[in-house]
Amino acid sequence: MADTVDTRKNLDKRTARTRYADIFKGAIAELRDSYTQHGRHQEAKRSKTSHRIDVYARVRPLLPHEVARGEYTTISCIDEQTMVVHDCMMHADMIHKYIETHAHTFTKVFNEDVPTEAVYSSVAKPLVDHAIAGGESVCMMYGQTGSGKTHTMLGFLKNIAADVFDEGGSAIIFKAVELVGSKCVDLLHERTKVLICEDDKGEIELVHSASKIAASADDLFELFTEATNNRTTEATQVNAVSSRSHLICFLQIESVEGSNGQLVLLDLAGSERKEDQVTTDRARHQETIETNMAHLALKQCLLAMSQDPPSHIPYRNSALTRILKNHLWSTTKQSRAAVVVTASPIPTDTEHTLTSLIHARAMVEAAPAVSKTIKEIVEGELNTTPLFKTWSAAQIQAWLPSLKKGALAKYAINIKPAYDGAAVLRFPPARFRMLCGGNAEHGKWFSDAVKALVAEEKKLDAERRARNMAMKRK
Ligand SMILES: Nc1ncnc2c1ncn2[C@@H]1O[C@H](COP(=O)(O)OP(=O)(O)OP(=O)(O)O)[C@@H](O)[C@H]1O
Repeated sequence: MADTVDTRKNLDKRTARTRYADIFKGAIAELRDSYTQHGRHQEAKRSKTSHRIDVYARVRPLLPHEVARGEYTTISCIDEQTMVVHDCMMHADMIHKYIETHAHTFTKVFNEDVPTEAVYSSVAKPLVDHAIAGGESVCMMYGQTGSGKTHTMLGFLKNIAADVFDEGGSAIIFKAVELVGSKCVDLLHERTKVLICEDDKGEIELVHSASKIAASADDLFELFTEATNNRTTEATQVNAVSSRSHLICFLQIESVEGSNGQLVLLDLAGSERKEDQVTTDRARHQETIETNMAHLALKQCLLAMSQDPPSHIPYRNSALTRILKNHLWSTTKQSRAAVVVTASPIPTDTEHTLTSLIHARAMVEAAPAVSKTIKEIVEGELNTTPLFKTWSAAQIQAWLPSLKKGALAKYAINIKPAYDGAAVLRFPPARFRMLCGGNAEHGKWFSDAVKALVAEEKKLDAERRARNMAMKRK
């Protein structure tokens, strides 16, 4: 029998999150507002960041195709160190909804507005300086497929090149290999098979891999592009061009003073679930298993390294950790490392985002604590009407004719695409007059109407909060 009561339909989590997008978005906006008002998530515990490896988290912006299919942002960075994920859920009755908010602490978090240059300055610049001074540095990108690992790494590379050549580097000796399971190939030399060998002193050598010299930022960028173009990719349901391999780039920095430190950039394969793969053949499943085993081995080694004093590092457990041995656990040079976990903000990816964040923290904390809070959604109490500050220019154009019996309709044409709600709120009276063709009276009507609307929004918000508080007390 057809199900006629739509609200009781059994929906999977992801469909429910999209179907009730407005309700969840409204509730997330309220949660964010309350964090801003209270400074931070009440339950979130600030990590002591005493580990030897820094772990950073970056959330990427929504992509145009995600906006088009009704996705929204379910991640908030509520202070410098805390990233919260809003898991939008339905109760078993398939009517009532709630949000479980998970708070994770990192060395530093970056929201979707933070440009790559700023992320680079916090995360990679200290590693680059360490390598320029002759040390060993490793920067690792970890996260779900399509969450922005390669994007971030590419941005880092552009900045690294500029810094190295500005700060006395005379050349970068560049090498790039790809690792799928235990199979290693050279990405700059026709995918020649590379052997990972260990000498009697325990030093790892990549036999049959060769380097190329970059004498300028452009050279380095070209070499990196060549390497990424030769990388194994495949389409997954979450990323049209998904990296199915680990990409390891070695940048040996030759300084004029003669020191030669090294920076290793590691773009880890996306650790997507089996169901994300378009191809479901056994070879691909085997690759996924091997990818996950390499992630596990890396986690075990980094965790061992983070102990004070460091415990035995089981680097022989995977090809990946063997390759990293000289760099992360160098016996001759000082090592520094950072992990960047990238997160996709969309509700469809919530489960995987939560897994990535916890795994990234588990690289340096034996048992990472996650604080969770639950917000029950009372639909009548939610404000699902967008606030003026979030309006687009088109929404303002559509609103003008409703003011002063249509007297302001003719000025809609003066609202340029950049004049969205946030911009209009900052306009001085003279700007409103200009928008109304120099008519001072109409300019004042327009400005007063904006003020009245915002005042009404604030009043409604205060009333709603008071009602919510009263309900909670009951
Ligand atoms: N911070 C960002 N700002 C703008 N766009 C971004 C950002 N991060 C990622 N993107 C875009 O998101 C898409 C997926 O990013 P990217 O390919 O870097 O993901 P990935 O994690 O490397 O995926 P995979 O593991 O499948 O290779 C790309 O189109 C990229 O340009």
